[in-house]
Amino acid sequence: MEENKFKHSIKVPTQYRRVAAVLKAALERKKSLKSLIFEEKHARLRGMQAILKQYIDNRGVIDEAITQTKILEENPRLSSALCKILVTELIFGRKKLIGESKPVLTVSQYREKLEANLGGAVDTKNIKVLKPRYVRVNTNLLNMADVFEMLAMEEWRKKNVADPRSYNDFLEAIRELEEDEYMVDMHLEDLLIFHSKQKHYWACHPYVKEKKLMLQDKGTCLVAELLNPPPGAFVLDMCAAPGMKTIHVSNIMKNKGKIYAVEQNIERYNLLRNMTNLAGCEIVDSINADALTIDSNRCPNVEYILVDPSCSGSGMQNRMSLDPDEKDPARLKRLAGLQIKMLSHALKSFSNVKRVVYSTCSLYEEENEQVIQRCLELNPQFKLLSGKKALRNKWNNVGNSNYKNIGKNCLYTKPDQDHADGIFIAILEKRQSKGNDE
Ligand SMILES: C[S@@+](CC[C@H](N)C(=O)[O-])C[C@H]1O[C@@H](n2cnc3c(N)ncnc32)[C@H](O)[C@@H]1O
Repeated sequence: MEENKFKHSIKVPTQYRRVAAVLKAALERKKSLKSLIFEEKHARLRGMQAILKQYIDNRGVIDEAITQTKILEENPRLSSALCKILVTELIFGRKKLIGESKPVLTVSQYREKLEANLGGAVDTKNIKVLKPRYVRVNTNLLNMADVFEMLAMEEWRKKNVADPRSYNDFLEAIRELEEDEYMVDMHLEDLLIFHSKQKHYWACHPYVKEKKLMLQDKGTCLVAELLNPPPGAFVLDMCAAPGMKTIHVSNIMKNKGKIYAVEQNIERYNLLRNMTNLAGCEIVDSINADALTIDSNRCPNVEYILVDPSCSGSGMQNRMSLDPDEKDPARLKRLAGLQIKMLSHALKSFSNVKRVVYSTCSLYEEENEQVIQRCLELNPQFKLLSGKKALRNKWNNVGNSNYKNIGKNCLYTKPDQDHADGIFIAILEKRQSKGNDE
């Protein structure tokens, strides 16, 4: 009795208690995980986010291991949310628990059973391969030779993936990347790939702060690459802030020509101006306006257009959501309506336009294939180009084949397969006909 009392009096560390409370509230659907974390004033917020993210990424196997080991059944006083957090930290996080409180001791006692249960899962595809750290070189400020020299000085080992190789071989090489190695991407010669454990290192790197290197995921880099405007071209970026793709487009154009970069939101517009200035873009004309009001009077000679509108963000891997597949149909309908308006405006309003690239960071067909289908119905003077062909057929994920002549021509990066955020890309080109010539 005395001993029990003593053990109970040791408090569970605040961090575990707070993070378990957040998870409990989110699971009970009191609020979204994101807003709960936002409200949290606890100093160790970063650690809290890390545990929650690990739980979200491995939720299926963690919940299953807790059920299989009967830890909750055999310890009815242990709260389910706290158990989930402690198991996550013990198996996926720091691999040790702080203190000697009763819940900590209980979960620690089950370590072997949990590991045995999760052991099988570790070797299967149940546990997500962590996304690597993609680092893109801003060639406005730095050339590739200087980057390779800097990396050699920092003692990074370059892993050479001999060409030609299949895309699947390349993905395999990413999975096998060592912590001190890096690779050059097979589709983008200015994109470097590092082990996922190097995220913090690169987030703090002075070259990243100086915008010489951009922390930019693979899928979003493909967008500018597929628009591919030549130096000297006139480009319109309709939804530009914070400016990651604007900067990439200026790199592709070798900082020659013109990019009209439009952003509606004033704070984001200021961010866009700041980012593009720091990134050495000399050809960007930033415009604070609703892109739907922009025409060829304000932006003459536009030949290439990038349409990257606001979307649900369902493809983003760092989203803090317990239910990434949960759809909000009303929100999707509203977003899709705006996306169709935006893309249709791009297709209709600029007489010199040759190519338009539409992209979202969503995996929902409502914002992707369906938007393209509707816009092509409304604008038959445009056709879709095959994104896969543009990548020399070295690609796997395309759109849904139920959308005839549309799905197969669109590209997806899928988080579990391409080791990148989920991105959708469609390339539209104006048909060559006398009636379309200006
Ligand atoms: C997905 S973000 C763009 C990301 C950006 N292309 C990049 O790569 O950094 C969409 C942006 O479009 C802006 N936006 C939404 N509707 C707009 C409109 N009607 N006109 C101009 N900008 C708009 C949003 O404020 C947001 O900053």
